Amino acid sequence: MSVNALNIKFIPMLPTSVGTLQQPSLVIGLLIVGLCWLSRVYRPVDTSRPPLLRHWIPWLGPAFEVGKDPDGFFTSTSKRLGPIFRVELLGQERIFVTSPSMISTVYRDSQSYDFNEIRLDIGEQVFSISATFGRQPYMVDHFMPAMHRMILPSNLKPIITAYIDNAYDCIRSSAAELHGSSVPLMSLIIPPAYHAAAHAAFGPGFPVGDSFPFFRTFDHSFHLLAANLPRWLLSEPLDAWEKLVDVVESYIDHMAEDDAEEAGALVRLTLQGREAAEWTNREVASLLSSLLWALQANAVFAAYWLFALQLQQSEGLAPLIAEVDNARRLWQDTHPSTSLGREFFKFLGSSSSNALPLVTSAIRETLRYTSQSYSIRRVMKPVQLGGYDLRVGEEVVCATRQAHIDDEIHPNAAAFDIRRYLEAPKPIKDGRLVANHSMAFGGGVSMCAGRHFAMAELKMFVAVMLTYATVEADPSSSSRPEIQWERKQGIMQPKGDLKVIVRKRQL
Ligand code: HEM
Repeated sequence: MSVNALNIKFIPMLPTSVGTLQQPSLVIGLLIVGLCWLSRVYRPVDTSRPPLLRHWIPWLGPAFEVGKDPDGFFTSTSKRLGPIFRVELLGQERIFVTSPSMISTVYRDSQSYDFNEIRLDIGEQVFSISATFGRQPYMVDHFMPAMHRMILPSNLKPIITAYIDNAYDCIRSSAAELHGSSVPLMSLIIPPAYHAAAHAAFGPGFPVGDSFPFFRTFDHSFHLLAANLPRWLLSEPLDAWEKLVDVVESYIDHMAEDDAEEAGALVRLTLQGREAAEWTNREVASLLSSLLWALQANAVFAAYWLFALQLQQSEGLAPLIAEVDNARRLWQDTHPSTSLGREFFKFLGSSSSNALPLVTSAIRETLRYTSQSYSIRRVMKPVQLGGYDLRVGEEVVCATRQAHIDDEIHPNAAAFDIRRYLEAPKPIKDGRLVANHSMAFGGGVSMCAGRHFAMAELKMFVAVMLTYATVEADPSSSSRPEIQWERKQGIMQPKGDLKVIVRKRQL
């Protein structure tokens, strides 16, 4: 067979794309793409800078891995590159910090690592609250400090009392309604938890039921909004957000002067901004909606997981029920003329956290186990971290969960153990005490402002639920919830659910 004959037969058998290689513009195009890829994957190493994660699919690869298995990604990358490294995520380079000691350095140095501009960016990107509004002197000097003060432990009593009143009604009516039935655990926990907190903070007249579906749709896509994806991809959550603000605005529009007195503390505080800084009702409503999100987005799922995870342990809820029952009996012995009701829970809510040590430990364990909190900071001046140079304008992300899943810090970290926090952990790592071993609420200047309320409301929720309902895993259903890791901040949401049999308790 002649060479010519070979050529003739060979060329038509090649894929058409190879045939087109003869077009010079395509060859040049492919060459440029190839060179770009090579230059990204094999960038020269600058040892003064935090090591850069090189992924064979630049831009998208790390984002995909973080979304799929964040624990695996951060553990293996920390092992390979150390506790500080750079990653290019969806076109934006960020510096991740995974060791508690380095995270603590970032938290302590708020001059070099700023949060304020990040807070304004999130306000604009996620909650459609303009940075101009966020920078107003009234907002910075009055509203924010007053809001933080309002939820300090010493000032919590009115909001906790309101929470107990609402949780008491919502949980008892939910237990009565579901008595004897097998239901998804979500339907037992989420609606009463959401109702009780919304009424406590926004007042008894707040249209909780109208707000809930819009909150859920918005919350479901929160991570996509935070990732700053193009707006046209996010029409559903953005539309839900506008509708949530509409609900809150209509509540304020129709609030008479006298009602404002009745409205929850957070509402009264934002209404002061209307008087003092001429905020419009829309601005007040947007601000309140962002607070409604912060109030609900994590706490209701923490309540869910505590029940879901403990029901999957062989001992079930029994030790927690025993503790709450014991506290009730002690209270009844010392208050023989008061019938069991709200007063008991107000007593529990007012005493020190020692009142229900196992329940408190179970809440802390739930937060450790199911949270994934990232604190973001912007570098304000050239600074060194872990021996590497950081540049002005770079973003540092504290990946707090790595401390939660480290066996040296939390022995047998993969196990859910409600007794883990009965004694204050004092873990030692690399010869040093790890004070920030549990960071579900973040830390430093951006640490969750609502953490004291969150701990108190969760304790009350568990105590009321265990007093008035029995909750058992339905043996006829094998479905179990999984942690949905795609949601990247705070308490994770469940994928799937657990079926439970609910009964009103006969006390
Ligand atoms: C289990 C429940 C909760 C968890 C796990 C949680 C977690 C968080 C996290 C991780 C942050 C960001 C921290 C950082 O960037 O370092 C945060 C911020 C915040 N949280 Fe919570 N939170 C919870 C409940 C609440 C509640 C009930 C409220 C309201 C009363 C609340 C109000 C806030 C506010 C206002 C901020 C913003 C703080 C700032 O910008 O300075 N949170 N929370």
